[in-house]
Amino acid sequence: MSDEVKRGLEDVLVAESELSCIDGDAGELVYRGYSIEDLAQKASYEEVVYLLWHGRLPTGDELQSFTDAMIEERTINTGVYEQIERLAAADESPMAALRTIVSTLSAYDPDADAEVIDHEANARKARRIAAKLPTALAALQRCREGNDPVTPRSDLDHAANFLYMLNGSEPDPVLAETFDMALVLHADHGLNASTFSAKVTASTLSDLHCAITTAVGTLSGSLHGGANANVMRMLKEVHASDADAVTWIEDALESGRRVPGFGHRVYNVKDPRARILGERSKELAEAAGEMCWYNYSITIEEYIDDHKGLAPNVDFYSASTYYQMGIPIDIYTPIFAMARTAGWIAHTFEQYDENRLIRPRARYVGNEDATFKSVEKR
Ligand SMILES: CC(=O)SCCNC(=O)CCNC(=O)[C@H](O)C(C)(C)COP(=O)(O)OP(=O)(O)OC[C@H]1O[C@@H](n2cnc3c(N)ncnc32)[C@H](O)[C@@H]1OP(=O)(O)O
Ligand SMILES: O=C([O-])CC(=O)C(=O)O
Repeated sequence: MSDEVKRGLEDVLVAESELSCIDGDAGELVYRGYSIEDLAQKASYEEVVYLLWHGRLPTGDELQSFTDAMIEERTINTGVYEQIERLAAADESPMAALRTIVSTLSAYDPDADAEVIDHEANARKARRIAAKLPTALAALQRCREGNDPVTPRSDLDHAANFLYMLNGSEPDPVLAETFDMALVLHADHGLNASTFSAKVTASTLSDLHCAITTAVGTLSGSLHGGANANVMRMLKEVHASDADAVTWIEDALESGRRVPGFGHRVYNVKDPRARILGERSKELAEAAGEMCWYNYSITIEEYIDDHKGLAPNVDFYSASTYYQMGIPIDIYTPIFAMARTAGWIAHTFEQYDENRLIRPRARYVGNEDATFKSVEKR
């Protein structure tokens, strides 16, 4: 038994997975062998979800019936709406609300009492969670803004339907396609912290809703998915300050600030997802004739590369992309969760298929010879 403490579990192998492969030195990401560049450009989110859950890309017929089955599950129960209204009224943050919403979905899931490892029931639960989360998130955001929820449409794909439910109007095709691509890019990423937490939860043989609730909580932190909203808040700080972007980032680094959207546990070079989103952010800026958000981002990227040798991760350019699409900053991380649900579910299924309780050890460094005194004598 090794007594070496691996803080942060860096480079520790704890599982085998067929889902996604990251080459951190080359800056490459593949899902089940397909490059992220190909999938981002050519595959819909629904195709990628099918790929992750079923092990291969669907045929046309398979895609149609999978999509139809997901569409059928888009509506959410009145009880879930009432919970959403309560959460919005309590001014709960969207990520905390989403965590509660996943739990609440369990209360209304017809398969809630199925055996934990019942493949058929889990496939149905998976479709329900993935299909209902966008409806719930859009409803939450509309409630937070004092608007009525919008009923999902069955003639729009997953991405376009979310934007429709969020804004109450059919999205521009370029924005719908951009959003679909962003969902594809966020669908899976090896054993990142939230996926690992889902596997830990599943390894105790608790159910799919438990695993996804755990994962939402883990994604919310500022070192993980929470960074995308912080990137946009930072860009807005730069915009509001009197300093130019170089002076601003110089001061921020000097004051010891950790810059959101930079650095990664696995990538030693630019995250390939940041490359793709950066290009899209630029295209949106050019189309709108407003380059400031993209220009701040580029300036900060160059400065941090020169002075810290750190490259942007996925959260850096999703921020300006979403902002230019008019998406409220508070729901950037919930959108990440909505997309990553595909990967969390796929990894939970892999965990169930090869389950062993995940239980590492901590080296005890506390007091070893304490003498107990009764409370009156302390
Ligand atoms: C979807 C995702 O989860 S992607 C990651 C999203 N998170 C962020 O963008 C938050 C900012 N980034 C970070 O905090 C980190 O880079 C992490 C958490 C992503 C990776 O952390 P780790 O692999 O544990 O690296 P660690 O935190 O030890 O950093 C190594 C060194 O780089 C520095 N560093 C890393 N990232 C940053 C950053 N964003 N800004 C400034 N310095 C940084 C650290 O200060 C540290 O320097 P030191 O050794 O002199 O103290
Ligand atoms: O892999 C990680 O550690 C974080 C990340 O980029 C992701 O979850 O997409």
